Amino acid sequence: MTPARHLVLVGPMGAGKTSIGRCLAKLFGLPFVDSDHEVEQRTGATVPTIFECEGEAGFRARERETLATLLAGPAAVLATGGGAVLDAGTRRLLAANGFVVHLHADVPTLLERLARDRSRPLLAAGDREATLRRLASERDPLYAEVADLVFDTAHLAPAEAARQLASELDRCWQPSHGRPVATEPAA
Ligand SMILES: Nc1ncnc2c1ncn2[C@@H]1O[C@H](COP(=O)(O)OP(=O)(O)OP(=O)(O)O)[C@@H](O)[C@H]1O
Ligand SMILES: O=C(O)C1=C[C@@H](O)[C@@H](O)[C@H](O)C1
Ligand SMILES: [Mg+2]
Repeated sequence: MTPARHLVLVGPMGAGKTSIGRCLAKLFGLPFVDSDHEVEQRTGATVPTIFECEGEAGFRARERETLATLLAGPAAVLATGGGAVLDAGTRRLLAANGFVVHLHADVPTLLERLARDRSRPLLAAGDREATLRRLASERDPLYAEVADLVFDTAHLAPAEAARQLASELDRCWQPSHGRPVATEPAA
């Protein structure tokens, strides 16, 4: 059993960090926090607008500060942004303060899930498949560096993925507040 304050989800865009994370938080009776959403709240601007005004570097700085604050806060299921692991300091913080799950899905699955998405600036221009493949080759080693567990989300709807992941987590992770809710999601 690994006690860790936060349950942290890392992985590529479309892996399901936000959708599965929300279900998982209900199963574990923990608050759900989404890093992209928190950055938007703190900035008062959407992720695409931050990229447009401050570039990716500006977004990464905001993401780094936001994650550091969230990781110092109350225990939660924490969905990170797909590129959060790019920062070495963030990787150290994630590994030190959370049980980290790498949510994985193959590129064709990610492409299909994100086909209608217009909110991810890195996919706004160019060949989406090539971009997702390049990001995977750059980032997969970083996800592997921080991950305590890898979970494949392809072929599973978010609620089912959350149920199966929760039952795997029961064998290897203990929330610091105990596990008050069984494997059925709250209504
Ligand atoms: N397991 C799944 N099965 C089917 N569709 C899914 C699954 N997980 C996520 N999706 C769909 O894929 C899209 C992206 O999912 P989500 O926002 O959870 O990804 P994410 O990992 O949080 O991505 P990002 O890094 O960009 O925040 C959503 O439309 C969601 O409904
Ligand atoms: O993979 C990425 O770099 C990103 C993923 C999203 O979660 C957002 O953080 C943003 O669109 C960048
Ligand atoms: Mg997300």
